[in-house]
Amino acid sequence: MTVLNERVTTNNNAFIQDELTKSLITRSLKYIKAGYPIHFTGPSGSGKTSIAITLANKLKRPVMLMHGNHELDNKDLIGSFSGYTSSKVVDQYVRSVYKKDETVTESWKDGRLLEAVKNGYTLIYDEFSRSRPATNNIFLSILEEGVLPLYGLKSNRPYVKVHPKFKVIFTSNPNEYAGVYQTQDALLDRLITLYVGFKDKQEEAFILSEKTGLEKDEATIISSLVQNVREEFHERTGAPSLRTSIQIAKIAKNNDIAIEGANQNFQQLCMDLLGHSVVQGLEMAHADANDLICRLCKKTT
Ligand SMILES: Nc1ncnc2c1ncn2[C@@H]1O[C@H](COP(=O)(O)OP(=O)(O)OP(=O)(O)O)[C@@H](O)[C@H]1O
Repeated sequence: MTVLNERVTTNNNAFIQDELTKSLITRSLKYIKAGYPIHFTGPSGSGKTSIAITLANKLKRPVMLMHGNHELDNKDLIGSFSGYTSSKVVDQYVRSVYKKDETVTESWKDGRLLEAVKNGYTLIYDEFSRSRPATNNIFLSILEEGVLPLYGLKSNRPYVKVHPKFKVIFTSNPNEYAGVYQTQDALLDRLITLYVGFKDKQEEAFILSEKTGLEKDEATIISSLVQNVREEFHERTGAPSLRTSIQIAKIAKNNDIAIEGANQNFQQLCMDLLGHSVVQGLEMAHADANDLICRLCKKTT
C-alpha cells in the first residue's frame, strides 16, 4: 500500500506528496542539479505544474513562470524596443548665449527569458508545446551552447551568456492533445522527460480529504467515481482529472451535498462536472453521458 506522509504548502495551496510524487521530485532534483533540464509530460490536470513549482522552489532561486501559446515570439522571450525616451537640457546661463542639448534614445524592455537567463532564475515553461516549434528553437542554443542569441537587439553583443544558476523546467501535454505542436526531436533530445500520470484511488482520496477537509470515506467515493469514469476512456484523451475531483469535493462540501452515490443532488453535481468531458471524450449524446455517470454513481458507495 502507498504511504502518504508528507505535506508542504505552495502559495496557500496544500501540495500533498505521496511516495511516487516524492520519489519523482527527489529524482528530478538530482537531474536538474546535474545541469539537465526537466520536462514533465502527461494528461491535463495530473499535477505537472504543481510538481514543477515544488521542484523549482527546492532550488531556492527566484522562479519565473512562462506559459506557452501560439502567439509567443522572440519579442516576448528576448525583449523589444518599447518606444523612445528623450531628454532636453536648455542652458541660458549667459543671457545672450542659448544652448540646447537634446538626446533621443530607444527604450528596450527585456523579455522574460532574457531576464531569467541573465539573472540565473529558475524558469518554469508551462505547456511549452503550445508555442510554435520555431519559437522554441531558441532553447537549443541555451541548452547546448549556454548562450542566448539576441535577435533584433541593436547591440554589439550578439548574445548573452547563460547565468550558471539558470535552470529550466518544461511541462507539456502529449502530442495527441488539441492545440499542441509536435516538439522538435533536437529539443526533446536535450531534456529529461518524466511522465506524470493520474493518481490511484487512494492517493487521490487522500489529496481530496487533505485539500477540502472531507472525511476519508467521502473522498474515496469521489475518487472511485472519477476513477471509474476514467476507465471508460481507455486510451482516449480528455478523461476527467484530479482538478475535476477537487471541484466535486469542494462544491459538495460547501453546499452540504451528501456524498452518496444514491443521492440525487450528488448525482446531479457529478453529471454537471463530469458530463462535458464524457460527451467530448467518448463522443456520446448528453443524455447517454448522464446515464453513464448516474449508473457509475450508484455503483460507487
Ligand atoms: N499532489 C497534489 N496535491 C494537492 N493538489 C494537487 C496535487 N497535484 C495536483 N493538484 C491540484 O490539481 C489541480 C491540477 O494540477 P496542475 O495544474 O498541477 O496539473 P497539470 O498537469 O499542470 O494540468 P494542465 O496540463 O491542465 O496544466 C490543481 O488544482 C492542483 O492544485
